[in-house]
Amino acid sequence: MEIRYKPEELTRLPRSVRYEPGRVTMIDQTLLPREFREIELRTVDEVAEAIITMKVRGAPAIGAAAAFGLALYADTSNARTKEEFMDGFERAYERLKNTRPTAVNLFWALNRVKSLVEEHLEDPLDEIKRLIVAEAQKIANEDVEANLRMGHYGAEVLPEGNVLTHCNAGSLATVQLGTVGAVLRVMHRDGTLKLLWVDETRPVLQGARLSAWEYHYDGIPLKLISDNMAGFVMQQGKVDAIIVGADRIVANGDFANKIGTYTLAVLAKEHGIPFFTVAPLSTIDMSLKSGKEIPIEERKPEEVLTCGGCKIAPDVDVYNPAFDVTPHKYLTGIITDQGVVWPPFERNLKKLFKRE
Ligand SMILES: CSC[C@@H](O)[C@@H](O)C(=O)COP(=O)(O)O
Repeated sequence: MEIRYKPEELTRLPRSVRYEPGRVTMIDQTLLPREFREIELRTVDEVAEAIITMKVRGAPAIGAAAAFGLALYADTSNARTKEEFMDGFERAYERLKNTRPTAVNLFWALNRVKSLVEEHLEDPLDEIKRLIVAEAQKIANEDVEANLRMGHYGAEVLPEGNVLTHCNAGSLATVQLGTVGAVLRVMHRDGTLKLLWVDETRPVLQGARLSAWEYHYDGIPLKLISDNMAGFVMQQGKVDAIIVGADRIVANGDFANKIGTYTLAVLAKEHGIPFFTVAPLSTIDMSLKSGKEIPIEERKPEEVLTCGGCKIAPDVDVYNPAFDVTPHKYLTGIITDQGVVWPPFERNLKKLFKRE
């Protein structure tokens, strides 16, 4: 596969999260589409709160933000001994780890930095601090490179025509470009994306607020629909392929993604529409055998009881799972930064990780 476009040829958006000494800068995604504002965070607690409240969200963006949280700790800690520094590091790691449970990129990024620290415990403290910051920057840079590769791999296998997506797996959900976002952007540049159908994605409206905003911003032709319209649009023959992101793909190919993904996958099968997920290897958790083992985050009732800040229901009991699990039998293929994985997923994912 040949990389034909640079990131700046595919999007006008800046990186959604970045790090300079002593501060994490991120686009506050809770304010979109009303306002585009970048906020600066200066403590680990602020970064953890930003992840919990979804100022930053999307699996790879959460991973990068958490790694930057550790970089922030390294740059701002005034521990006088290595022991004191490591105690604080452990607290920062735990605080960031206990923010959101489903997207495995969070744990992957935190553990990547932690393992590096553990390998260098004999080094001088300043060197350990330097390594933490450098590793966090590397995680973010690699995310953009991975997205660029996925974009080109995906554009090779998606049919020309109309594509439907759910939630936001775009630039905002990653460091830049997106997973799904990169595929759509490359297709758009190639002229093979005719129309993008965007599901609004209740209850938090990542489709309407974020995907519609960022793809429109980059000039991609789209139509927004409410979630309950997707089946009818498919039945009318107006969808040629569906692509969604993933928060965790497990060893047999089952995957967790934004609530509503499973419904789309079943409908896609009924209508013979190819259904892909797009994710970097950092989203694949080979330690879990089946999707049943993935922890699913439940969020507060207010998200369902309100819409755009307005109360839309009486104070009744609510069930609010943030993700669902799609069994691999509904998947056509998994587009990764190392190529497209086809069925049988269990065997081919294993092969992919052996090759790594
Ligand atoms: C490239 S992002 C992939 C997934 O993280 C995305 O599809 C998703 O489900 C995001 O959920 P969110 O709750 O908005 O963090």
